[in-house]
Amino acid sequence: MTNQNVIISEPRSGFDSSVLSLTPAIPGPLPQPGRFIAVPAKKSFKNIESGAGDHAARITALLDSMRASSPTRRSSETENIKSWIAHHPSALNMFDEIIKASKGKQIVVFLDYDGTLSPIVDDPDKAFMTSEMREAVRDTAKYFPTAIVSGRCRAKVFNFVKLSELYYAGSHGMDIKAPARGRNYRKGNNQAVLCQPAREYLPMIDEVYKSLVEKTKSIPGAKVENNKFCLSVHFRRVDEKRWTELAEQVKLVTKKYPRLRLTQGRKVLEIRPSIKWDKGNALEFLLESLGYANSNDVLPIYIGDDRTDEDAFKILRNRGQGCGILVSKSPKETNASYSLQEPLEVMYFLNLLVEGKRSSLQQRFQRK
Ligand SMILES: O=P(O)(O)OC[C@H]1O[C@H](O[C@H]2O[C@H](CO)[C@@H](O)[C@H](O)[C@H]2O)[C@H](O)[C@@H](O)[C@@H]1O
Repeated sequence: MTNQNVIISEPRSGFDSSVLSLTPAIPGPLPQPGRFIAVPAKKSFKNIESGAGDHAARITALLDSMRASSPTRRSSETENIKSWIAHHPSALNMFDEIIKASKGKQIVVFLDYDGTLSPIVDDPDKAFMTSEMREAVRDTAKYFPTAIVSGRCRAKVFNFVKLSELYYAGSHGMDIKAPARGRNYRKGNNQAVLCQPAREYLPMIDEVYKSLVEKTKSIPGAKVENNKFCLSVHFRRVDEKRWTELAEQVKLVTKKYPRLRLTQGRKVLEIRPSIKWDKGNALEFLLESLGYANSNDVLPIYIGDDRTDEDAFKILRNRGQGCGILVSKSPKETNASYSLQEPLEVMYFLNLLVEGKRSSLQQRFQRK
């Protein structure tokens, strides 16, 4: 992992304009700190749990909230989309502004996996990234410290990404590892694990995993994924008529474990230790490890598509620093400042970062 303090300040050259024209130009100023749409408080499962209403109403609210994480677009939404885009402009269109904001700062790149580097697919075991995307991430890590921050367990996400030069924060940031040759690598320790704040939960998580597999096996399409420090119960391939039944089974099992909490993602319910540790903490931990704890010399760029990524967007907003980019084709409540529509656009954005850096280095070299 390289961590050079090279500044991208020169105008871009050698950029492929066809890349930029893929997204319609959206006029509008760079979002300023505090220029966020006021959003109603999110309904987490916890809110739903503690709210008034009977058991059935709570399950319905939970499922509605999960559906909203993976919406289908209706034509009446077009106006909403325009207004949303005006507040969360495309990071491709705003690329020059982002680079301007990085002047004198070290860019650090944080990437979610599912829905960001790989498209959402029905079978979670087949969420492969393209080799072009892998190249883009590899190139990015040559010039900027780069971390993958995923809900998946670290080993699984590594098997998809296959790049040893990156930082990995698996299980929603509860399992962080530096690259083998990173600056945090301790001699003689092949593992180089940096942070596992929920180790004591491992036996409990295993127990709940077995129980969930047993209780959900009669529901066709249901899948329980063991992500080491957390679990995912997948609804995507379950007939919607049976979602309530599945959610009830999950609830039945987890209510015996008050030290665990439920959150929801894209057609998935996630069971996690109730410790205060999420992707936002992982982002802060990694910045600190890189020497940027309370520094103004850094521009973190975080790209993600899921509700769990909001914890990281929120940290950037609170720091008044960095650049949160939500990957979404539909308007969503978000703390991110910018948007990209799909993984392909994420790849274009990473390629632009790399191109910008290369041309800036080239110009420096030519001036010498
Ligand atoms: O933080 P992430 O890297 O985005 O991981 C979040 C969850 O992603 C995966 O599930 C999602 O993607 C699947 C494959 O495209 C899709 O089938 C599923 O419906 C999505 O929810 C992963 O399988 C989960 O374990 C992660 O927690």
